[in-house]
Amino acid sequence: MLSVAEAEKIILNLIHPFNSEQDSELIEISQGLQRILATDIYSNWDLPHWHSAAMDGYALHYADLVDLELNLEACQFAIAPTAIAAGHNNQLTLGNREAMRIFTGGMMPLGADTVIMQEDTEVVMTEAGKFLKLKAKPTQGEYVRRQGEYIKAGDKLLGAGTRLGATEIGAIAAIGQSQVQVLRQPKVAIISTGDELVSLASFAKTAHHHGTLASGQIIDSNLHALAALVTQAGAIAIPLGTVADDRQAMRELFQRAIAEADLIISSGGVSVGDYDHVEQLLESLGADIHGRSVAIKPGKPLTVATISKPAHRPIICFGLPGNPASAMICFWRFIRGAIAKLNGANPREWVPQFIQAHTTQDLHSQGRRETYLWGELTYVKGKPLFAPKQNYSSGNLVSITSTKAIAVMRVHQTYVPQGDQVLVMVI
Ligand SMILES: Nc1nc2c(c(=O)[nH]1)N[C@H]1C(S)=C(S)[C@@H](COP(=O)(O)OP(=O)(O)OC[C@H]3O[C@@H](n4cnc5c(N)ncnc54)[C@H](O)[C@@H]3O)O[C@H]1N2
Ligand code: MOO
Ligand SMILES: [Mg+2]
Repeated sequence: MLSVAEAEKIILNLIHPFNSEQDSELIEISQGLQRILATDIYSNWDLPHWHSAAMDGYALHYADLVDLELNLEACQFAIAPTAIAAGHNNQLTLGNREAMRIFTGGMMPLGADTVIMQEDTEVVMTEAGKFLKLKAKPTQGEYVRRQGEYIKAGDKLLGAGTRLGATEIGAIAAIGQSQVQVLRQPKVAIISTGDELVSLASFAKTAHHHGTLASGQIIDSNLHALAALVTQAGAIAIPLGTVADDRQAMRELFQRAIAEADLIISSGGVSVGDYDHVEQLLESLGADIHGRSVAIKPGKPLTVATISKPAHRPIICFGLPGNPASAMICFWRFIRGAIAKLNGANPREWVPQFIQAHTTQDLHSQGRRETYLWGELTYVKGKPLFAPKQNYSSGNLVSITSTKAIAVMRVHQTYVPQGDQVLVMVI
């Protein structure tokens, strides 16, 4: 049996990430959310494009103040006749001892280097005309966003491997790019195995007869949960459906998966029962088996295999246990990172995110396998608190709903008292 750390290492070593030559596509940035950049992106121009005001106020030349020895009483600036609003009156020039009305985002006039916000000024009327008095001393360069302060033309804006979120998409738009070269999304086939399973689609068709299942049957829920997890991981889910514990039928569905997908996730049929055929089936399809079980609870019978395919990187197969919580824990612990690596994401996405949190209740484990206990994460005065759920049965697909965090108890760690810190995997 592999340790969790060994399994993670083996899995990540099996993954050969997509590359920009073979596996990328050009898309509109409006379609770019969660996609991964195939190439570095360089800025087409300086940002800000030009010196601009960061406040509504007056643009002035700091040296004029210095000439007056920064004596605010003595400082009276003539007010230039033109005001500068964002997008208007660009490239004006400031006269000597002049202040020019300017609004946030307006282009600084030539000769000005400082903006004083209007709250710190007073317009005084004298016989000689209107003047501006300063009520506070500005510092040189204050409230000016300098040209190129954010990025200079030709500098790298974002690196290959970056996953695009709202902020990245905004920055790409700001440099005038409407399209981006991203890596394609991995195609992930999902198969559910089990004689007891009824697909939700076929149940929905017949439900009007009785509205119940036949004795011994359950709905294939893993197909739907796994498809959602795959989609959430940024991949394309191909839910191939439900198949009985029948070698020939399973073989046909796995062959379809091999033809269509980069990665295959099956659930069920990986333990030691008479109807657990997945491992044997994979072997009969020429797969190399890299792991048959992992010291993780729940999730122990996780099977990891690869199948080679001509002119294609090997297909990675995960045979997940059928128990719904086991399947989900295995997904979060191993598969999400594997998909991220395959997709070309940054290495920090290849492994789950862990934090330390104080547990609100005692935690127990048998200590034989690394044990994953699901719960909720809250913050009290900035301190993370882990609140465990009550029932950790690996079949309990109800108690695992709304899970955002999973406490991890190491092998041999059998007890964490309430209030102590525990490692928590954040999902
Ligand atoms: N003698 C032993 N028995 C078992 C062992 C063991 O070490 N020795 N391991 C147990 C552990 S741990 C797990 S986990 C399960 C894994 O079983 P399988 O992967 O073979 O899965 P199945 O037997 O097909 O199903 C288990 C359970 O999950 C339900 N299931 C299956 N598929 C779905 C689905 N798509 N949607 C919802 N529920 C599903 C199925 O009905 C079973 O109740 O083996 C233990 N046994
Ligand atoms: O590994 Mo099983 O998932 O303990 O129930
Ligand atoms: Mg079984």
